Amino acid sequence: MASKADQQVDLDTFISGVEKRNPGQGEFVQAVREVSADIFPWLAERGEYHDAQIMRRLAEPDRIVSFRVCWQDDEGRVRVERGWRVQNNNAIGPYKGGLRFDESVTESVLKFLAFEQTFKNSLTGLPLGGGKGGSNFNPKDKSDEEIMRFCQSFMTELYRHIGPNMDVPAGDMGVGSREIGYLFGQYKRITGRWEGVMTGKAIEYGGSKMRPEATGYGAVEFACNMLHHRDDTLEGKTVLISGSGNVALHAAAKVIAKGGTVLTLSDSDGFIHDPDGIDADKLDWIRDLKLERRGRIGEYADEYRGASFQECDTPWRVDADIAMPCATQNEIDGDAARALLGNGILAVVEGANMPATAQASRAFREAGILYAPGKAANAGGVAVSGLEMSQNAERISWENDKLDRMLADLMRDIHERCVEHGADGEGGVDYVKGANIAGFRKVADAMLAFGVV
Ligand SMILES: NC(=O)C1=CN([C@@H]2O[C@H](COP(=O)(O)OP(=O)(O)OC[C@H]3O[C@@H](n4cnc5c(N)ncnc54)[C@H](O)[C@@H]3O)[C@@H](O)[C@H]2O)C=CC1
Ligand SMILES: O=C(O)CCC(=O)C(=O)O
Repeated sequence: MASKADQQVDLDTFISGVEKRNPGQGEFVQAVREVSADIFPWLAERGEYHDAQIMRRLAEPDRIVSFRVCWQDDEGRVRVERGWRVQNNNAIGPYKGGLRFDESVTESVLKFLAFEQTFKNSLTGLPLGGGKGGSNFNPKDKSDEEIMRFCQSFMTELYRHIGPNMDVPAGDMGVGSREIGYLFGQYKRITGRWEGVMTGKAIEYGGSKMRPEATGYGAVEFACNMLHHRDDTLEGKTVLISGSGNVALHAAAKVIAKGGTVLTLSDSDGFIHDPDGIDADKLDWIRDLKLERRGRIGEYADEYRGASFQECDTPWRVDADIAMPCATQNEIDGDAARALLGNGILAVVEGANMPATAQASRAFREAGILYAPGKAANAGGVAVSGLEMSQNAERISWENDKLDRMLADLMRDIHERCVEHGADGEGGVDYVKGANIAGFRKVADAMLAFGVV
């Protein structure tokens, strides 16, 4: 077995190779480094994975498709964006993962998301490989017609690369049920086939009940599992949530249902803080603001006296028991992590993908708080997408209560897998390490079985 010093040299050499092969792709290198730091020591006693270069292969996407997306705005001007699909690994099932439309999208962002998705999907226990895609198209301030034209143009290229047994995209930031409708409609129009090629569809045309809720609800379930493991509950706890999109709003609803108090929500303009708590009625108002009126979160402070809006700021300095970042990557930096720890935060539960910078993540792990990485905590969304694929394949539709139970079971199983590989033997659990190793093992064993491919 290699010494600790040799393992560190191996890891450093590996990461500098990743950096060289992926210049300027900071998010991707960050994600690979975080996973590898847990996997390399574990590989030390498992030479077969090392000899087969499994980590090196996982950090090299199977393929990346990049394409031009040309569309016309309402003034008739021709606009040109870039689209991508990153197919990271399909060892255990078809590539699976969302599409993101946001001006911040780059190849690096999509590569990190596809890499993370591979481990997340493995953790669910379902037969799902990892992929991600999207575009730097900015959907903010676009009319419905412009969104439709963009989605149709995007799918006119993407359709060649996807299929129900090949690659099954879904939504992510900027891609909700409206966009899935336009994308799926165009796939059907081009191919003439109705098939389960996308998830997150509306119920009327083959979507699964509970899919919109699954990521946010699942993250709160995961939080409850962690607290339960320490003989604690969510009831009476105060919770900071960032974002005000699909994940954030459903996480907030579930926190309220479990007896917690939601103090904050945010968008890219800033955050709102309501010391009285954002209750179910106020949350309905926000849902209408965001999903129907497509307004900005700051308007909440005009509607509800006692609440404040902090422009260009994040919620992490507000005193609370639990933090749930549900907006975007790297939204908690080292300073924000120190502020949370300084206020005695009990748990950080990631609804978003990689919302903590490397410094923040290290600070949470060193402090020994309950810290759930996105690949475990937000896996409920893709898990119910997996169930949507099963329902489509069988031409059936399951009811809410069955799916609710299945989601709770899936989240409990994911929690157990993290504990199995992350328990320190003294009552503590390193959930990041547990999720990385459990996610890696299943994919790695499948890759070993296939030989050198
Ligand atoms: N939708 C899903 O099922 C899943 C989503 N996720 C992750 O959860 C996160 C949120 O995704 P969704 O809720 O689906 O997207 P969404 O588009 O519905 O909402 C995103 C929210 O984040 C806010 N936001 C974006 N950039 C921001 C910034 N720089 N600062 C502050 N707020 C910002 C937006 O204003 C919006 O409220 C993403 O990291 C996504 O990858 C993870 C698993 C599944
Ligand atoms: O449901 C899916 O396939 C996508 C979910 C997703 O993009 C994610 O888990 O980050």
